[in-house]
Amino acid sequence: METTTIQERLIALPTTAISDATGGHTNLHASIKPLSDHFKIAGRALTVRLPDGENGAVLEAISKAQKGDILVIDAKGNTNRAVAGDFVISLAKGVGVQGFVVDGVIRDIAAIRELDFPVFSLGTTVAAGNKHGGGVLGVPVSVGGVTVNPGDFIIGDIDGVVVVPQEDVDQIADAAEAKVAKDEAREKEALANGEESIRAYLAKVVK
Ligand SMILES: O=C([O-])CC(=O)C(=O)O
Repeated sequence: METTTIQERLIALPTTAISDATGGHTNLHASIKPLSDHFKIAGRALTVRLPDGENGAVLEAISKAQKGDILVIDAKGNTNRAVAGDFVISLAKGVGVQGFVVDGVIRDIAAIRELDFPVFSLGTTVAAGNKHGGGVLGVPVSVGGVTVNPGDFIIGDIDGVVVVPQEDVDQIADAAEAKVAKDEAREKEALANGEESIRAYLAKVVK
């Protein structure tokens, strides 16, 4: 029998159900948004901490990434200097990086949309990042108000980005799958038969 991997389970789950399962404590701030609505990512974090306005260490992270890794980049919320443009994103895509989650901004948006590479960021800018060095990889980072440790699981979609600490991931996936099943049952009950079933449902839950 084929076994389902944790990555397959997470990618099939909406971030909303994972947020319900985690209690919302590890949801990134809503200002970190996908560049395109259809982006969906689930995988392990390769963390990058950048000095303000720098982006040199992003190339080092790309060179060290395993296939499927998500680069989680702490850019200190800087919105003036891009952590990546279409060239850097092409390199990441070419070596199998799954996506970028950035507490900062990117540039060359039209070309990155064409690459169809999932970027979640604070937005865009025109200016390149400085390349004086000084970034670090594989350390705990703060992104969107949440601490992300190397190897934590990151799940992102149109609703936002959620972090699941690696030691909790099986339990959170179980709870999120149970929540999806519960929501489906509720929807079936309430919406199966138009206004009649809606009123019956409301009569049951409104005290
Ligand atoms: O080189 C940079 O800093 C970002 C950039 O423009 C690219 O990746 O195309």
